[in-house]
Amino acid sequence: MTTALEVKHINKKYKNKVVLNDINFSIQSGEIVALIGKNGAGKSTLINIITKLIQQDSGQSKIFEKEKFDRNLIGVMMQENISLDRITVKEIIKLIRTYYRNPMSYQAILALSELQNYTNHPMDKLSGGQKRKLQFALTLAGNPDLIFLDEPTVGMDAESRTKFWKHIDELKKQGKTFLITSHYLEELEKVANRFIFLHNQKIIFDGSLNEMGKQLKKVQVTFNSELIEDIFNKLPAVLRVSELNHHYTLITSDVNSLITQLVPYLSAIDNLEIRQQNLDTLMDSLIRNEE
Ligand SMILES: Nc1ncnc2c1ncn2[C@@H]1O[C@H](COP(=O)(O)OP(=O)(O)OP(=O)(O)O)[C@@H](O)[C@H]1O
Repeated sequence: MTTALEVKHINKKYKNKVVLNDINFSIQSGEIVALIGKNGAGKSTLINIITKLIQQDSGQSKIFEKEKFDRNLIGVMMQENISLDRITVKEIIKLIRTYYRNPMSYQAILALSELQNYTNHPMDKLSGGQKRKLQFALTLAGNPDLIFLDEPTVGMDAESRTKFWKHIDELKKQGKTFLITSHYLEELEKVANRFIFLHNQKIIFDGSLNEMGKQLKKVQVTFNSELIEDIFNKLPAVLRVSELNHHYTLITSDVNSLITQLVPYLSAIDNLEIRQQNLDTLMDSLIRNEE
């Protein structure tokens, strides 16, 4: 298997503020890796460094083990949409294709970006979701092997998102590699096989969702109840409680004890479920472990 991306000892400061502190990881070809972290964690900065849009202070990254950076191998979908006046979807896709050595076919780009019905639309007249799709189309123009997606589905409706992730899966099956950032964690949970978590300028976790759960050894118990939160906060096996509209989520590392402690309240509890934490609560637990 080829190493699609290798990142070694990357450091970056803006003025005196450290944003990335000794970042190291590699990605094998065919992986879909999610780069996760709170707002301002440094995800876009890291992608911009790897794709040579900005300069790191120290460290290096390599794409497909090549000494020299080759833009033909990568596609980058930035967070911001670009928009030009009076140029149509068809014209911009065809133009951008000409910049690359082995571009993807125009028809394949249209199908993957779901823009078949908008080819004659001026770029600046597209809706927010359509602009995102065009940004994706332009990312694919060079038929890249390693694809960076920064918040790709922002502004897309539910149906468009479903189709978007289906196309990502198809591209993965063709052997493409992805590094994706998104705050839509449920979408990442479905698509990514690995999660790299940036927090306080460092990688605090790198692995699968399962491994994240095992490392934390915590599960969540959810149920509906009219009882007050204080009752559950006082149970010794409870690490954390959250409540929304009488729907409770309790985090515990000792589920057997917690269930025993809930027994006196069972008559006032409905729909009790024990589950692995989702990405959102796992990230929260990881951050708390760091503090
Ligand atoms: N050009 C810049 N000059 C100064 N500070 C910057 C610059 N770009 C980013 N920053 C700061 O660096 C930090 C990391 O920003 P970055 O955009 O990489 O985070 P992010 O993880 O992508 O955030 P988000 O999830 O909100 O997109 C933030 O505190 C941000 O304010």
